[in-house]
Amino acid sequence: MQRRIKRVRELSPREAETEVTSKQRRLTNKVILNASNIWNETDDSIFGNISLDFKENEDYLNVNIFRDLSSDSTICGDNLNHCQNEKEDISQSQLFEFNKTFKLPNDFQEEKPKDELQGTYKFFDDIRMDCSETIFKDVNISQTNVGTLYETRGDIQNSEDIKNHNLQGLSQIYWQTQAFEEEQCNFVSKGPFYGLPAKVEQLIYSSKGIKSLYDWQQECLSLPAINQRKNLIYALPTSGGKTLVSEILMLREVLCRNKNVLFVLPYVSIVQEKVSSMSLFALEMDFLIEEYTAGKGRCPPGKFWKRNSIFVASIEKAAVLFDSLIDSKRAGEIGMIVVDEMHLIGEKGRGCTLESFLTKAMFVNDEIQIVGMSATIGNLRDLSQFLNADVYTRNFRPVELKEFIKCGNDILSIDSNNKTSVEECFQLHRSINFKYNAQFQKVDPDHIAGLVSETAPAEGVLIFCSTRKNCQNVAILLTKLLSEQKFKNHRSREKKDLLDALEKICGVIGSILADTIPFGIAYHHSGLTTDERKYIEYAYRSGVLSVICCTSTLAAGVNLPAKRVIIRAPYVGSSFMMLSQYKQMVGRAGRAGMGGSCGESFIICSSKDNFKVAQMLTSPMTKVLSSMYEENAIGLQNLVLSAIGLNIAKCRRDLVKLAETTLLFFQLHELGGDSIEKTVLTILKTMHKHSVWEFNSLKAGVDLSVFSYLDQSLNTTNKFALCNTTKIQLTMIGKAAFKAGVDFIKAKAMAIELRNSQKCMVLTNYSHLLYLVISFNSNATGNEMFQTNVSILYREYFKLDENTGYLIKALGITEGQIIRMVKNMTTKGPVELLLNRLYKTLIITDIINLMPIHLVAQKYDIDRGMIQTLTNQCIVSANSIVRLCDQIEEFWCFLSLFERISTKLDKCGSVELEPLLELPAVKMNYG
Ligand SMILES: Nc1ncnc2c1ncn2[C@@H]1O[C@H](COP(=O)(O)OP(=O)(O)OP(=O)(O)O)[C@@H](O)[C@H]1O
Repeated sequence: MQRRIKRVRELSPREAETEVTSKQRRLTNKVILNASNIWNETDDSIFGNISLDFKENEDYLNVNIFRDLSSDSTICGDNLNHCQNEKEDISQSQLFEFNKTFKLPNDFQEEKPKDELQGTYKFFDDIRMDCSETIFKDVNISQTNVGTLYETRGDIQNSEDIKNHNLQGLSQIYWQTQAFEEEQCNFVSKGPFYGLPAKVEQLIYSSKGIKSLYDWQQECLSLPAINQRKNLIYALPTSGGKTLVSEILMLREVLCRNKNVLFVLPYVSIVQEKVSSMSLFALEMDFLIEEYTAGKGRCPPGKFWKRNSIFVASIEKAAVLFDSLIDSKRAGEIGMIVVDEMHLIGEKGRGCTLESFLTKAMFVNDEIQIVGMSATIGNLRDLSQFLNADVYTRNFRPVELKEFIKCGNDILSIDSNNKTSVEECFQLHRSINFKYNAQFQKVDPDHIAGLVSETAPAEGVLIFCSTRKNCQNVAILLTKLLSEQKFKNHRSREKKDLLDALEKICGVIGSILADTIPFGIAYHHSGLTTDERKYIEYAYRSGVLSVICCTSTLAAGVNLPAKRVIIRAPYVGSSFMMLSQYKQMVGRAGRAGMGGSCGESFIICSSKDNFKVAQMLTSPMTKVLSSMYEENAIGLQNLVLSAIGLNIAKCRRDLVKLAETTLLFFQLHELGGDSIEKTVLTILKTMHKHSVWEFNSLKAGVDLSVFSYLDQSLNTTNKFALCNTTKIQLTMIGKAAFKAGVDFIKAKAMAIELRNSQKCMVLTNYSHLLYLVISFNSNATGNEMFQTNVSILYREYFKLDENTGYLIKALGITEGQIIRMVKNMTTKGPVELLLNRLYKTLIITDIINLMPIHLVAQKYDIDRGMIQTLTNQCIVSANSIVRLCDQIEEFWCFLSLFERISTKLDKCGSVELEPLLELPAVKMNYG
């Protein structure tokens, strides 16, 4: 039976005091006992270890105990910290017990002979704890497995580079006022397959077409972190089979522990793919699988007493869902959070969302097990510290991948493993001779068609291009160069069916796809609608299409395997490619289940980029850095806002402690930041200046240092002190920002916009309301997403109906300004923002008025996919405005208006479908 220490309750003040007395005594003992191993005298082996970091003056006590991994009689394992630096902390304590096998001595006194401390065990001073070898041995991970590494959080904490950090940072605040006791943490076993019924094993094997788990998958499922329900990050190259391990863990959580699981994935397309692939398990094993993406998924979720759920969510929706659970005091319903593509935590924007969501999850419920997966992280240890997680890495790929770089006519093989010089990494493999005539050579100097025809149409080829336009151009180019007979004849009937299906479902086929599909070639990027992309993916998977020209998004966003991957140029957009992006792309080649032949990748590189590509390929893996500190720490600011709003932080000290659990905390120094205390204080000052929070008691004293900026506006008697424990709460605008899920600057700007429009609201059609919805997402000039086509806006302006004319008047746009715009062929000028927003308003008005997407796309000369994205963004914005208005009394009249807009857009303006969408089973999905 596995045991662990479990937090059971908050200590009563009295208990805390008693406990503190003994702890204070210990703390004043002035004993410095750095680390010890527990020595078993009987067979002379180390079977676990305890580290006591206990330093004079620093008042720091850190206890690490590792489970005895080699015997059945386990020592409870966990990591307890107590950090005492402020006077106020003395009133807080923790009560923890250890199991019978091993008891922590009550008194650590220097005078006592060390071997008297424990009956059968000795403590050896001055042996710096280094348990990696022991752990290796005990979990039976063969040292000869090249590339395997398992590090517990304890190892990482004690490793050299961590020692240089401020150790106090490692203390976990949620342990400090809690009592702990041992728990039988593991689940009720329901069968032989990692505790799951044999039926699950059969379903996995039959649905995935596999015969057994890989060695590493078995090893990973038996790690101490899994057995003890500790957090775990596991990293393997792409295509290593990571998803299956997480699926087994999720099924176990739902079926054996009767808890819900939150499965976080980076793209809506992947969420939908996962929901559909796991539905079979949900049906057979009687649990629920629910999609949480932009418009889908109820927050908080409905309660199903008999069945548990796996919530499969995009990053943004997972954050909203978890906030709603905290808000309704139901965070305990989640037993496990699984995060795929963990490295995205370093991405701008949604990286912050992921980081604050995980921070809050750890903060409010330390019982939740967090499992992170990734292929590409250069600094896993930072993430391990952040998540308090063990780390498992393994250099495993079921199918060999041969990587090449193409420079001119030469193809060099790449082998960057353990190579020190560029010469060693690149070896000439072959020179190509595709028999191009002069014309071919001119239009295709990089020999893309030659590389494609070596593989396709028999096997799949993915061509990664740096821009969307380039995807289309390459697809067209290939139709001009590839052999018509060979490519057109391959599965020609199915290709015709595909064209018919695209026309029926999407209303129209784009002229490029109409030309390329007969060759088995398609392009794939966000300019296509979701339906178009789905059809193309399906046709490629089933071999009807053999070439897809795509942007880098496809590498992470869609699970499409290929025999050969061609990287058209080492750029993503206009930026030079990073190693992690390169690995994601080439990782699509040679996936398991593709007949076992190896995969190949070619990166095409011009002579000007040769050196940079070589540097990129031999550089260390890209580091993941917190983006919470960017743009004046807006990410951390939003975390502070939501923590006060959710009532999980009531005072400045709580906020500092919360901030100390972020990834940012461990990287603040590297990111050039101030101390976390100062950063939080600066944020609080700014927020107070904007009236985002207030004291929830007027008894607060005076502290000139904290709010000295008030000097001019208020006399000193009106100043408040923000002591560590002064209670604070959100003001009305603070609550509005928090509920709307935006930063307070945006919430304030929106409130001004709504206030102004309230005076002259045009309600004769939807256009004014839609204009406000567009404003919600607008940047300073209103040209986010796409540029306004000046000629089209000019044309449409003179066709506007009377009702929309009222909006133009209300906005104050004059005919003279429109004429000036078309004369200068730009919207730039004093009314730039209004014109750009107006353009989008006209587009979305057509959508709400039921004009088919492809006609709107034609009318405004914009990709269909863009219009779909704009519509989805408007649904999210309309919902946010509803929540914002709900908090501000003066906006009462807007509530039902924006609710209506959101519903109409959500149903794509299709009023006839409304009664159908009200059916309970259908409604459930719309939340
Ligand atoms: N034990 C196994 N035996 C055979 N095939 C397997 C096994 N486990 C997983 N696979 C298959 O390997 C392929 C890749 O697996 P998966 O998508 O889980 O990899 P991954 O490590 O998550 O890759 P990525 O990082 O690219 O998402 C899938 O088709 C999956 O069904």
